[in-house]
Amino acid sequence: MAKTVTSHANSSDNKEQISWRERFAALGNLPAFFRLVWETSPGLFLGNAALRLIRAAIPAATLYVGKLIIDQVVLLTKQSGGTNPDSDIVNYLWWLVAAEFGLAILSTTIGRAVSLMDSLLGDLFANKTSVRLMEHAASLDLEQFEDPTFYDKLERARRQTTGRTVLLSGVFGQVQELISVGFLAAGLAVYNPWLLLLILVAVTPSFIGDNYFNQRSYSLSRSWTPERRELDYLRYVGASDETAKEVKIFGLSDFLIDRFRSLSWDYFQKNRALAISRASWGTLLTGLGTAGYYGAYVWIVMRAIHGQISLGDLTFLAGSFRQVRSSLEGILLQLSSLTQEAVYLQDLFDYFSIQPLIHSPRTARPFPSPIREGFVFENVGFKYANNTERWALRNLSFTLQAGEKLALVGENGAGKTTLVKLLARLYDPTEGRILLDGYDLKEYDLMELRRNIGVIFQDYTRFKMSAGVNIAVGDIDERTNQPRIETSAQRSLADSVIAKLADGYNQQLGRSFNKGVELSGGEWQKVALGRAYMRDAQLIILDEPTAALDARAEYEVFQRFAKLTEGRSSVIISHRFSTVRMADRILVLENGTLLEIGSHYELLEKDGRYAELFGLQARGYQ
Ligand SMILES: Nc1ncnc2c1ncn2[C@@H]1O[C@H](COP(=O)(O)OP(=O)(O)OP(=O)(O)O)[C@@H](O)[C@H]1O
Repeated sequence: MAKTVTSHANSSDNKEQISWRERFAALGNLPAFFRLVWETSPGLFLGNAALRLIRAAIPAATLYVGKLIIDQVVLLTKQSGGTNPDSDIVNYLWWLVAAEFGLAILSTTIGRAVSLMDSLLGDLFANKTSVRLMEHAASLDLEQFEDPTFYDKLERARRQTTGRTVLLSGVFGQVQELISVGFLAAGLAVYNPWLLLLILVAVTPSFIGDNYFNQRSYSLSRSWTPERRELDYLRYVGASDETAKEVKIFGLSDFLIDRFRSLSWDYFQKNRALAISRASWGTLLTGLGTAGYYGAYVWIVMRAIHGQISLGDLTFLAGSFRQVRSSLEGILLQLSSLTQEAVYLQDLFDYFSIQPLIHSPRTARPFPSPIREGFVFENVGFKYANNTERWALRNLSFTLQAGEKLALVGENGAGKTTLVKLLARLYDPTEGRILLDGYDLKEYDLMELRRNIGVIFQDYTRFKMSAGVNIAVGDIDERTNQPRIETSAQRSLADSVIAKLADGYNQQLGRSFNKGVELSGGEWQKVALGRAYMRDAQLIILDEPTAALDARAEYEVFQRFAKLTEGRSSVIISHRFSTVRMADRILVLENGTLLEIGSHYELLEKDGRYAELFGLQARGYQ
């Protein structure tokens, strides 16, 4: 359900042909893009623009000084046959040569400065956009992360963070070139305006050709986004510490490599066909342009031969003509890649325009402290957006009383984790509502709600960071509060795990980084459990927190958990009935619906599903 607020964002999804109109419309993204660049560094932005402006005037100035030099030399040779030169003219001549030298130095110096600024600005821009990308990702819903089209967008947006400065230098360069051409064209027009027209005609074919191929290459690259993501994924699965174990045991490397090879070969073939046809057409169309240029050159030379223009004029005209042509070609080419870049830019802005659907109300209700009545599920139903055929939960009505310890029981896929995600507002119910102390959960501030609920999921994240940080993520603002981290570790039994680590709480965990140490499954779980104790949550939820713990550790964890959560609400999901029976009440889920609810003894007495499952497990231990 990753909806976007802008309709164009949806309409451009999965579309392979981008029309001309859309490409020019995409140029409308440039102001927003420049705002981003400006915010990155106003100083570099302005400096870059100013230097490029100066540089724009240099080509015409250089050519004109060149013309003056040649005319002076011709004058000198005519006057005296080169023997007794007029010293004023000679002085003037040397001044001109010095001026041309100065212009050449200025041009290369400014050129270097501009590329330096481009690259600095580029790096800063890439960093800034990456940060914005992460910030935006943090604001989005879990559900949006489960949508493949969202991932395609995210992937395309990620690609925009680097290399977008091509666009920056492109537009700056474009303006610089345009001004250069303006000066040179003015010079040409003084002699013959038709020359300008001839140039335009000569560069048009290659411009049209390039545009056509740019569009095709964007379409190809866009339509291959899911495959490119798959390629990235295969590369990761094929070579990562997390998968290496299974890849080896199951002998998966050939399977993965074959899949990678065939997919990447298909992509290469498609790209190659396009590249070859682009190169062939490009050669032909540029040839036409070159023919036009030499046609005009012949005309200029003829006029010089007939004495209609001076030798200086000849060099100025020929030089200007050559430069205007190549600059115009450059401008038109840039225009085509500029519209191209602007279309890519659309992906970045499309991603930024995705809005979360779960957010806090404008005026939020203060979060109850302490919770007085508890959470009430009123006929709650929930469907995952990517599986709308099936209700993951349906017709769910029950109360989680303040201070109550509730256990959730049910077979795999019964909906236990889903229920917990609804409690933490990672999703909103599809139907029905959840009340907290009489008011809909949606009326409370989202951050406050999450701050008051601590959840440790069964698929908790093993952060490849220090042991201390792995506990502190439970309340990251307290990451420097070492006593709190250590108390949490004691409560979750992680302290004995950490005591064995060479660097203690500073020990890097996971093998991806230097000196990283890997923990066993149960050890990781103890560390992750510590997160639950970091925050002062009013409701603590443990989703199969002890599955990897040995029997003694599990018993101990629950003894402590019961004591530490006294007076607070808790929800425990477990398949172990020795754990479950400690809860005040047990809720049995089946296919997303509530089958039974009651205390251990009530449910045994009822002799329903709970009693059956309990009996099954108890017999297993006899
Ligand atoms: N992100 C998701 N997208 C689509 N369907 C999902 C998603 N997560 C879970 N489901 C489906 O919802 C149903 C309930 O899943 P849930 O994870 O709540 O089960 P559970 O009772 O916690 O199972 P387990 O004991 O295996 O952890 C399952 O059929 C599952 O396939």
